[in-house]
Amino acid sequence: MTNIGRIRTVVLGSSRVGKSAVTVRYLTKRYIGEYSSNTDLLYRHDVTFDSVLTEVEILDTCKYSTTCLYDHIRWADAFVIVYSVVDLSSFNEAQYLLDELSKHKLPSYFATLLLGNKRDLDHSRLVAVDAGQELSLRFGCQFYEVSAAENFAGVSLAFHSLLRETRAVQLLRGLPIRRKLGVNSVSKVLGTIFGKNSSKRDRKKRPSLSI
Ligand SMILES: Nc1nc2c(ncn2[C@@H]2O[C@H](COP(=O)(O)OP(=O)(O)OP(=O)(O)O)[C@@H](O)[C@H]2O)c(=O)[nH]1
Repeated sequence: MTNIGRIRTVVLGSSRVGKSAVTVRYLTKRYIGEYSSNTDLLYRHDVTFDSVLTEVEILDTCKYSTTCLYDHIRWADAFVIVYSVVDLSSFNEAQYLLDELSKHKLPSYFATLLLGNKRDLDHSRLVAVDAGQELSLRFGCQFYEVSAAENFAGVSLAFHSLLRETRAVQLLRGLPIRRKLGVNSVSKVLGTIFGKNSSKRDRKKRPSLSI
């Protein structure tokens, strides 16, 4: 089995949306109703998916500021933005966070997952599924609605999907960057292929090349 390294993930969102609940659900398969933590918590665990072993670090944040967000952007490979489907202001906060993150996507790229939590409270829902989908389309991120309280499968699927995208990005980064060829470079390449000083007669024999 190949160990390809580490994926660092930051979980962000408004207060009480279930950031700890989804993180712990993913890591332990368990739902723990109440968490009393006033600090950010860093979890480490190894994940094997698609036969690849990866060390995953997940930072469960309890609060954030713009300064912290910049630190997170420097540190992270991936972000999970959580909102609660029964809390409209948390959805607006998610939108704000996605907007802030999008300003920093270049030159660094990080995968992002928008996670609508507490879908078990459908009777009190204030954020439609469509609204979440539209937001994710606008920012080009992944989107899932889950219930940390009700089941493990949805949360697990969402995290794995994010980790897969992150790993794909890391693999692509490892490849040599393809340089874009300008017109001059193209003619140089053609010159190298066909020889600069060949005669007109030779040139007639050359196969045509379309780019
Ligand atoms: N019904 C329901 N309640 C949930 C769900 N996930 C979390 N909760 C509850 O929501 C409350 C907040 O959950 P936390 O996981 O502590 O939320 P948090 O975003 O980490 O909170 P802070 O760190 O204080 O910002 C707790 O009472 C949880 O039991 C869910 O999927 N459904």
